[in-house]
Amino acid sequence: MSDVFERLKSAAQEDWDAYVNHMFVFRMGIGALPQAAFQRYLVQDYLFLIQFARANALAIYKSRTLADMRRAKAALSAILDVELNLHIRLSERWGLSSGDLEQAREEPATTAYTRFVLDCGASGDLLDLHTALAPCVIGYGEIGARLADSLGPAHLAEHPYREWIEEYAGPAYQEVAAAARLHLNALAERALTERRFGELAGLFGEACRLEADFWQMSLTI
Ligand SMILES: Cc1ncc(C[n+]2csc(CCO)c2C)c(N)n1
Repeated sequence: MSDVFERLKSAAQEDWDAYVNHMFVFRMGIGALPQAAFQRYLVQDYLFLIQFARANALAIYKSRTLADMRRAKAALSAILDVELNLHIRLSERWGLSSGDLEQAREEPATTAYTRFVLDCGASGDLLDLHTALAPCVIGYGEIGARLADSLGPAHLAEHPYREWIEEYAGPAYQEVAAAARLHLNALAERALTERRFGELAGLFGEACRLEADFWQMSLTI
């Protein structure tokens, strides 16, 4: 069976490229992203991740097998116990507590993206939901690995966004992204028909556009 993630990416190639090669990513990579833009991004990303935790809780509810439930539970724990901590750790340096982050107001781009994903899960099945989640989970793996490779260890050591890049380029997160890809393939083997592929590619492309809007929001607020 072909890799459904590669097929989705090819079907939405322009949207994918605009997401992973966004100006925000480029500027972060060369260390030229203003700190204010990164702070705005991180505050909104904290709110984003809270909603993504809910999307994974919804995936538990939508699961028909224990294996699917356990995967969603692991993703939920990764967000609540690991990823949010990166945001808290970085924000504390700027004098923001986790309470301040939670109280921040959601920007429309954050609301648009998270509610889109939640609605894919609410109105569809587990394959719809994981297709909508795939650009986020797998895309950050690709972005992190590419930035780390282009910098190399010497440049990374001094980089202003080192922790962010290392989090997503590191083996633990690369493993999460690879597992998400395998899981999407397994779900597709069970539930994908050729007729349905076009619909899923539409969800995937929309998620990529909402990711690009999220970067753009952080650059332009
Ligand atoms: C806008 C935005 N898109 C993607 C991610 C990456 N991401 C979302 S949930 C999650 C945990 C997966 O287990 C990861 C890595 C992000 N943080 N913010």
